Amino acid sequence: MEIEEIPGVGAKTAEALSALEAPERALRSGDVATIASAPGISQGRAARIARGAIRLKHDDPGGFLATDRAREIYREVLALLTERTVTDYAAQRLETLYPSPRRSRIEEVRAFAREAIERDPDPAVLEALDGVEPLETPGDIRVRERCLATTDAERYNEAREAIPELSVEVVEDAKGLAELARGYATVIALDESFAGVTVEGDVQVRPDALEQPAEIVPERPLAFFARNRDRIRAAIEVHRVSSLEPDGDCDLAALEDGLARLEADGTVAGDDELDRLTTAVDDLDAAVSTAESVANDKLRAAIREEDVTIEGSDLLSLVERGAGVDSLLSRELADEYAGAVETARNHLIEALALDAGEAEIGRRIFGEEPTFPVDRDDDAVSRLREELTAAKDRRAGRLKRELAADLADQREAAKTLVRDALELDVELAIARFSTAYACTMPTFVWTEEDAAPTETGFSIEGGRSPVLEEPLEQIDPVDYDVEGVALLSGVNSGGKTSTLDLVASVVVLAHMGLPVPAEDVYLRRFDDLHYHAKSQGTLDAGAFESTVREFADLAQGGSGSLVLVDELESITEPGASAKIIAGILEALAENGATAVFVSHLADEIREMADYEVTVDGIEAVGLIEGELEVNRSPVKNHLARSTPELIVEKLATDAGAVESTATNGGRETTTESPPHFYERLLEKFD
Ligand SMILES: Nc1ncnc2c1ncn2[C@@H]1O[C@H](COP(=O)(O)OP(=O)(O)OP(=O)(O)O)[C@@H](O)[C@H]1O
Repeated sequence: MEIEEIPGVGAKTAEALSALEAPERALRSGDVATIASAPGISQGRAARIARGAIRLKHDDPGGFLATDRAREIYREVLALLTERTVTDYAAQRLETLYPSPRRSRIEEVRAFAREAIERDPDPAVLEALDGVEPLETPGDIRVRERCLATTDAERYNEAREAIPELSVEVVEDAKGLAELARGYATVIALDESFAGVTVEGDVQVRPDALEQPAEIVPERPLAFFARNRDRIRAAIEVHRVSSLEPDGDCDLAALEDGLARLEADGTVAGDDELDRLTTAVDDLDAAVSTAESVANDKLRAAIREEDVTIEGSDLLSLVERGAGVDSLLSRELADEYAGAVETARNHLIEALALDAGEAEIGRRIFGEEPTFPVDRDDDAVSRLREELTAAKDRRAGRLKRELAADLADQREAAKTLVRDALELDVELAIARFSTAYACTMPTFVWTEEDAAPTETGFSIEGGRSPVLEEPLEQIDPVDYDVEGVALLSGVNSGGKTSTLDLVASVVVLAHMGLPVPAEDVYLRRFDDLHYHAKSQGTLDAGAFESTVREFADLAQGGSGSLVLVDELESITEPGASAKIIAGILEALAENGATAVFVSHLADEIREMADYEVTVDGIEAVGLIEGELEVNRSPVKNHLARSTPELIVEKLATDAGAVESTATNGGRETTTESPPHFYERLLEKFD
């Protein structure tokens, strides 16, 4: 697929899309989240691009939703699906489902939807899905304590490209390498020629380094897992609590274990030795100061307790030599000093939990030479710090390499795991919609795309309009089928508009490849849906002209159109309306389109039309306490009585009952009695 061939994608967007890791895959699978991660592409635009890619794949001319009301119905049913998703990803992915006139596209989604409606939306799965999000690529990482070194300019460029996380240095010789080793904890020499060279510091000769980036920069795979740790964990949980099977080579337990060893910042967690070394480095200064004061307190206390006796000649000689109190300490209080120093050393070793080798260096911080107060040796502190830091870096490096090796192989598996979990959310939304509206998969009566029009329009049994506000159990199921062109008559508020909405929703969902809110549905494949909502009031001359023009185009249109029109008569005076509607119906019938026109002028239109127009009717079966009781399913070939007619009929019946009582009472009337008046009105309806 050439990206630029996608409808609506220009050179600039194509360039943005090619920055993605796998643009073709994302476009083919309608992965809106990935498409939206391309620079400068919003989510809404990403959904449009994905739909464009699908259209290209199926050679779909687009434009199925030919009118505003048709588009509104699509948005409404789509919202019923998207509101049942847990993740944003699934909501965006559902946006790529649109009604298509192409059989291949409809069947592609139908295959997916058939499996989707079998899914069980267990609350535990929905809860686990809450934490799943598309994986992210971590931002640029820089590792500062390690560098690559080479003598070769070409390798230098290769290295910069292959391992951008490390700085790459050009060196002349082993001396240059040694210099680098002083500035970096680890130097990785890329040239074979350095093999066998002995340089002080951590210098590794790795001519294969560029092929093994995960070993050289374990931070790279670790950053990916650290960034996505919680999402992957949530996806693992989704697999655990749902019927989703992880990919064959994905070891959930190993992946989970690896993630448990990883901190959110990409460092390794749960290693006591690393923790010890990290704490020791961090606490070194504080521990030395405490040890120092512990020793001084002890020494001070010891001195205070002591009676120092010194012979006069000794004192004289000390004073003459200019010796200070330190000499006195070493002479007279050697044991106390040694005790204090020992306390300081032990405190330090214990506080920092130093091992034997480190303790050896640690002891030198407090020397044998008596001083008061006891003083640290700063050089020894630095040496201990270097030792601890080097040990910490070595350990962290090793652990990172080990963990990276464990996790690096699971990267693809983790991606699949997350993708499958997100797709499950899409499927569950469809399953939940299907259950909420008691849906069924519709049956398409396919014809070859260019073959003669089929007789079948649509046939709905037990349909419940999903765009009605009422809760499902309060909606009366509607049966309705139409072949060719029909007029739909009926009482006020009988449900004519709702029937058109039902037909439109069913047809839109069916052409999206999705289940429909009915017990059983047969339909042909339509090329487009023209749904015209009732216009508000009479149109002025200009608006009337443009509406008639719109219908002129439609009347010339193909046999594949489904035309739904609600009370077109309100656009102008009743007499003129009937004539215009009759003309439109004739043209549509000739073209073989499928159409339903809701009208209160069915009788008049029928009279005007040159052919036998089918008139279906939504009937009131009676008036109960002033309320119409309606049979919501249109009766085929039956002009429904209007509401005024029903009311007059009721008045006539009621009055008839009153009159007979009155006559029995023996009273005489001179004026025309109500029953006669109502009957007179009633006769006008015949
Ligand atoms: N199948 C149904 N089940 C239950 N209630 C329904 C059904 N269809 C319609 N209704 C109710 O009847 C009301 C009127 O429906 P609708 O607007 O479709 O009637 P209408 O025949 O188009 O009316 P009008 O003649 O005024 O244009 C709806 O708002 C809804 O409350």
